[in-house]
Amino acid sequence: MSLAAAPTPSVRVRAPGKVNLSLHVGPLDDDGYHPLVSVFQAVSLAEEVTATQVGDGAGISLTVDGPQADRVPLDATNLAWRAAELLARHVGLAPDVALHLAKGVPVAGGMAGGSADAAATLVACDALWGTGLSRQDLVALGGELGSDVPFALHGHTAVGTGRGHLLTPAMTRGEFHWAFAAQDEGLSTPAVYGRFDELVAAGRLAPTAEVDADTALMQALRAGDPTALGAALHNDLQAAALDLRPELERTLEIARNGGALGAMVSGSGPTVAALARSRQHALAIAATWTAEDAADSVWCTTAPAAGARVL
Ligand SMILES: C[C@](O)(CO)[C@H](O)COP(=O)(O)OP(=O)(O)OC[C@H]1O[C@@H](n2ccc(N)nc2=O)[C@H](O)[C@@H]1O
Ligand SMILES: Nc1ncnc2c1ncn2[C@@H]1O[C@H](COP(=O)(O)OP(=O)(O)OP(=O)(O)O)[C@@H](O)[C@H]1O
Repeated sequence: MSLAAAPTPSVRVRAPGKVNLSLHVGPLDDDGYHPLVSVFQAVSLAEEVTATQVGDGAGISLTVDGPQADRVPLDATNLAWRAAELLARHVGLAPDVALHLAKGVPVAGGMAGGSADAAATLVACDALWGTGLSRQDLVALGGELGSDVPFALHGHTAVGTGRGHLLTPAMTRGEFHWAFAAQDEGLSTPAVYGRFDELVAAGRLAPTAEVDADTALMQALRAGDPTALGAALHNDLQAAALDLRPELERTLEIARNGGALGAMVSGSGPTVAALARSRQHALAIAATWTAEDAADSVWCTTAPAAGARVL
């Protein structure tokens, strides 16, 4: 009689990328971060992380696939690797796990793909290792890894304050359609915040996170009104991203000429986000970007989407 080998335990988790519907940035704090008031929305472009059990002492290993996998580090600097290490240290376990990332969010595009990997890894390793931590514990660990990680755990739509890591859920109705124009050459988040500081110092920009922001935007979300939402989109980092990449003006212009309800740089860029009337409209905007050679890749998706969850 032959016995079938028991399957190796593994857990697969999906976590979403995001778009900042509004991003108000305050003046640089002594801790090196800017206070934010931001409305985050999770999109259906997502990362999937599979965590597979390995033998004691094997350590962490990492593989990646997806259209931009060659741009992702495979060592201990990867946010997924750091998430597994942090969780293991927190619960007093050895960090033994094989991680596989299937990347569905543009890399270094201001859509928090690395943060989604970190969030998914926390949830996957937590389940694999049976740590018994609460979701709140994972959110706190996520905040140590990066300001965007708590939102990738949370998903849906939420207002972020502090570094962007303190979240309050926002009420929304319906589904929104987005088109994204991504560039092969990413922008570094610290570099964009740095240029924001230079523009503020030169008197060309005013920090706005003190503002009690976004009444019109919150109303548009509650009403499920894409036209009103498009008119209320706002990104304080856009001027800095455009200063570093002036050619993105054209990408924005093409979306506006194509009838986008709103168009802006996504987060720290260089991805440009366009809010569309429908899925067909999003596809048409994306097709125009491609035809006009205004993007290296185009991505269409709906929002909001759920936070990190086991599949
Ligand atoms: C641009 C956004 O994506 C908008 O949601 C985020 O603010 C960036 O979040 P993130 O990539 O998770 O950034 P972190 O890893 O926390 O920080 C990277 C760097 O970005 C800058 N940073 C980030 C968040 C923040 N509130 N103020 C900052 O100035 C700091 O220079 C920091 O060293
Ligand atoms: N798991 C990961 N996936 C992608 N990049 C990663 C990862 N871990 C570390 N990195 C490094 O981080 C950089 C930014 O990656 P990411 O795709 O998260 O950018 P982003 O979407 O602009 O982030 P954010 O919107 O949170 O500022 C990459 O260029 C890469 O060098």
